[in-house]
Amino acid sequence: MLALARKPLESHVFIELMKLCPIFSCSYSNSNSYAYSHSHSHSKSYSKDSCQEKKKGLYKVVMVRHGESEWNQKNLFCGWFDARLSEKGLQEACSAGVALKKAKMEFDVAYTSLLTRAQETLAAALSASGHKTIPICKTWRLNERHYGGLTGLNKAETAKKFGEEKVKIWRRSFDTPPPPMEKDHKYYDIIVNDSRYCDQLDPKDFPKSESLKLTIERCLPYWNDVIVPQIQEGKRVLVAAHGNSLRGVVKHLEGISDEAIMGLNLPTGIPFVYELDESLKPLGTLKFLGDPETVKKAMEAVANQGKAK
Ligand SMILES: O=C(OP(=O)(O)O)[C@H](O)COP(=O)(O)O
Repeated sequence: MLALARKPLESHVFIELMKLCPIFSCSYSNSNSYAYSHSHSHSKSYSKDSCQEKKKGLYKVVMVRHGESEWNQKNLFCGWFDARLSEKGLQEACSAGVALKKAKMEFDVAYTSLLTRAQETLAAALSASGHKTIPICKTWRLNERHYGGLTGLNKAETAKKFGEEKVKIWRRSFDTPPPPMEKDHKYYDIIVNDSRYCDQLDPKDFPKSESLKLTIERCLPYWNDVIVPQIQEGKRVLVAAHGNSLRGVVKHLEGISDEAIMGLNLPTGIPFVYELDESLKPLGTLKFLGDPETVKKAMEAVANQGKAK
């Protein structure tokens, strides 16, 4: 299950990085670390968590949702479709790297999904932070949730057609999966026949659509069996994955209820940190390495993607 890969950064990413990073200015500051509170509504979900600043965990783990993808930009349900990063997404990934460097974060190993947008984000962030080469483990278990029959549909148009409430249930309910992806779906063949899944995923286990619950059920075994032992060994771990696979990890770590997790919308390209005690329990909620207003706006923008326009 643990697939180690030390592939060089893809050439187009290098070229884009060279073009973008020197001119990219970053508003992130080490002192601007803000905590998400899931006990409040998402519009009031920020408070500077000064208590957390004082506590020190035995371990740290850092996670980041990939930068904006071309399909995020078009507001399409993406899931297992292998959309690339948009130009803005690549900038966000660079910015994530700058934030990691400013926070003096270093890593011994990184984990990512089999999807290009997460891998490109990881590569760009490590490169922009001037990080040395580290082992990168890629797994389908960190993939985004499979969005089933919604894959490729525009979220705002879907909200117009089916109603915002229905779309909110499909996007954010804990255990209601979207309609399945049938064989005649436009993207069925390209996803099911993608060779990257051959040696990791038994065809009988290939999802047709996933709720957050199902996503957690396939993500957590990897978290518990592969990532947790590395953290407990003292390895400094970076995870680059997706909005919903990471929401699953956050839910698990913080013990967030099925209802409260509906209010968590992770922004693209802004790393967040957990300090963990010896039993891997977080000392507090997630802390973003980002300017608080930027983080707040980015989270609200994700929540609003499902509104009819
Ligand atoms: O592919 C997706 O997530 P990703 O951009 O984090 O990979 C989804 O389209 C995110 O959509 P959502 O925020 O409506 O769950």
